[in-house]
Amino acid sequence: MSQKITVKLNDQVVKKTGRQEKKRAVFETNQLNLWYSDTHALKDINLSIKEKEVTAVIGPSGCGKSTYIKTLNRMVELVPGVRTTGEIKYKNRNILDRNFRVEDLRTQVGMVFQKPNPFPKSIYENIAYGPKIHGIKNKKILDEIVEKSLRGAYIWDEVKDRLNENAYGLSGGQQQRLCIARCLAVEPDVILMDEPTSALDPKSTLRIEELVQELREDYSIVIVTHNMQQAARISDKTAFFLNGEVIEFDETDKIFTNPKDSRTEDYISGRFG
Ligand SMILES: Nc1ncnc2c1ncn2[C@@H]1O[C@H](COP(=O)(O)OP(=O)(O)OP(=O)(O)O)[C@@H](O)[C@H]1O
Repeated sequence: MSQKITVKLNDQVVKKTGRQEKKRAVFETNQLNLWYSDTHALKDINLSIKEKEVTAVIGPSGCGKSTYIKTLNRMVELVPGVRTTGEIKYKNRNILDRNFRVEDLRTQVGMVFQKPNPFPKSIYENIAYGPKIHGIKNKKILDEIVEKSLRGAYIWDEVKDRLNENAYGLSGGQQQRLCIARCLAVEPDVILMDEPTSALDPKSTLRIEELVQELREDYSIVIVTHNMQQAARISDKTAFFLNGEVIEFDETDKIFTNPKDSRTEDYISGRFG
């Protein structure tokens, strides 16, 4: 059955190392359920997100992908009427516990959105903003953070001579890498990406995919994507969601070459979704 499924991998961006060492979980999701008022959007989710891996979340529209990653930094709480049961352990503490300070969580867990959303400020200020909020005032230290973060997001060479220009003057792909740099500036542990390339052209998409490959050396990344080839190219693990449930979660290679569930096979081979 699985021989029919061929997802072409792009050798240029695949840097999967096949490392087999045992990794710790950054997030352990246990029996998570979530309701938006009467809509049961997440059903008995159990997922273990490992450190320094890229975990892709795939599935058809409305299956709960965004909702799931927005629970990982508790952004979903901003929606009135949201209710959850179960737990999400981040480093052995349940982040859904009211005593868990959401500010601490969001320092550790950064997020990049579908549409690049730089602040209407200079390129420099976009990056320095977070560290300043965290109390760093020394100009030399801020300069160093700005350079390191922009280098980390592979945009330094393109912007180093225009740091004081407004970030809105950058292209969409550059803005998205700037937003990733802004995330790196506060030294997170995990980066959540909600369809980060869906608003970008193919060249900018490739740059972001290459960047994700580099970032996985130092960060744990969870990425929602509608792009099956992207999930196959850049992720170590893939979770397939359907109607609020995780149907299958496994090594990406297994999901795309030998899925266990026929619904996964139907989805990745384009029969629905
Ligand atoms: N703010 C909200 N209020 C009420 N219901 C919501 C809200 N956001 C999402 N939902 C519902 O929760 C379910 C899951 O939505 P979610 O946005 O997580 O899906 P998704 O898989 O990310 O979809 P897409 O691929 O279209 O972005 C859907 O039924 C959706 O209508």
